[in-house]
Amino acid sequence: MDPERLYLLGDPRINENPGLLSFGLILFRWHNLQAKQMRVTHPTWTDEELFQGARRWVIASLQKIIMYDFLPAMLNEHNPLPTYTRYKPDVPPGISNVFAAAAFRFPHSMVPPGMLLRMRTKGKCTFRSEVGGYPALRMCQNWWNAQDIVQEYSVDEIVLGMASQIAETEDSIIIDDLRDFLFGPMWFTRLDLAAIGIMRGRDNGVPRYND
Ligand code: HEM
Repeated sequence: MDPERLYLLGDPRINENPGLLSFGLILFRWHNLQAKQMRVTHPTWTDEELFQGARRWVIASLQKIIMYDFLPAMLNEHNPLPTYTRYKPDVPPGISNVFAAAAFRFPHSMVPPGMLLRMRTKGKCTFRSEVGGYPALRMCQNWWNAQDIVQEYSVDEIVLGMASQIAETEDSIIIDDLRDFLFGPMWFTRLDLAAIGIMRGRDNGVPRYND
């Protein structure tokens, strides 16, 4: 694969699928917008100070989305998050090995097999009906093709499409695209994300479900 095709955005995995890349690009643009505004409000700041200042806003924005948008939607009303009271400097911010190695991967079961692409047609609510032979963008056809897809269909269509569809249920079922078809024809072999997850749990000494 020609590395010139790939975006350089914080983490190499950003190029893995068009939804992830689109979201990464939005955060990248949000960072640059913050930096631009801070240059006006803080004319004496160096490039590094502007970078760090904007970076803090991006981190805060992402934390806000996860904590106050994603998590409340995930947890039902019987399990609300405790109300924020104040910053507690004595609470260690680390996470447990079980959380890092296993629990944090739970959204693997929520990944859908395809993404809708919602078009920006004035006054009409339209979706692309033919994307490479499919009514939506099939995940297994597009691993590591993210840059080409984003250029062809635009960040807007991808993000609007993702906002129009629901996630898979959070359960023990993982779509074929993440099992038999990971990561498609260009990969040296096929991976099964569910199997890797179990294996990684063993690597990390995560206790068994019934222990
Ligand atoms: C198309 C969607 C996704 C694909 C193809 C994918 C693929 C992978 C792969 C191949 C790994 C490495 C497994 C290993 O070697 O142990 C991994 C790890 C992981 N994934 Fe995903 N994943 C996807 C979506 C997600 C989502 C939506 C989340 C959470 C919001 C997530 C959270 C994680 C975490 C926390 C790890 C462990 C990372 C680490 O320990 O460094 N993944 N994923």
